[in-house]
Amino acid sequence: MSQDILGKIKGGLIVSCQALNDEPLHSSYIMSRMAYAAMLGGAVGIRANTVEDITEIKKLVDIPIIGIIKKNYDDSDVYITPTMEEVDALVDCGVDIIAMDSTARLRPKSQSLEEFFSNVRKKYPNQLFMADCSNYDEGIQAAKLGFDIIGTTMSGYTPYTEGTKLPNYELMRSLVKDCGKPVIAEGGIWSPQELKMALETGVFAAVVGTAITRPMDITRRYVEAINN
Ligand SMILES: CC(=O)N[C@H](C=O)[C@@H](O)[C@H](O)[C@H](O)COP(=O)(O)O
Repeated sequence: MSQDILGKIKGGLIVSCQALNDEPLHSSYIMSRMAYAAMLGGAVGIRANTVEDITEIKKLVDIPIIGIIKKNYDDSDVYITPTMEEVDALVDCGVDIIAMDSTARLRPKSQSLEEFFSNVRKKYPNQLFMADCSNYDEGIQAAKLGFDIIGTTMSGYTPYTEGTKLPNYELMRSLVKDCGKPVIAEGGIWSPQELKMALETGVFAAVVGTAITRPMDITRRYVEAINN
């Protein structure tokens, strides 16, 4: 089963379809149509946020879904699937892969990733989990903890990686070489050429989000090109 899911996404493009409540396209209906368009365009998987969006997306697409729940807690900077509550909700709605922040930062209630993930794995031994990491050490650590997939998602988004040039090909390359798990490239891939370069590092698959599904940011890039 897990191997089937991995087989379906191998070597392909996963499209992230997300719009938070402060974004213009915030709507489960719109995200489901985005996902449908991505599937028709040839995406092998979808990455999506919230049970509501995932439920709508599942009505229209039959390719693997990487599910997350972004939630802010007062006592932690971790916001991608931070606690068991979000993991439970994602398992209940049925996603192929659950992704979660796997940085060195403490989760809510001062929980370490190690402590948290050992509980998660005990509770859900057969679920595929993806580790959203920001640097090499976190990727290696997540692989040791038993994550099934290692992602470069958080590179540039932790205080200690801020300013990193994206896409972070070097991180992709080094994790592919050393972590022993399938690596998913994610973060800052804007062009088809960059996607190709990411896959050439040896990663298992790659996620593109903003460049495909956030028209406000896409428009801004065009406008900046003529205003500078
Ligand atoms: C750092 C963080 O919270 N990243 C989020 C993770 O789910 C999304 O906002 C990104 O859109 C996604 O990772 C895809 O990356 P990009 O949009 O750069 O192609």
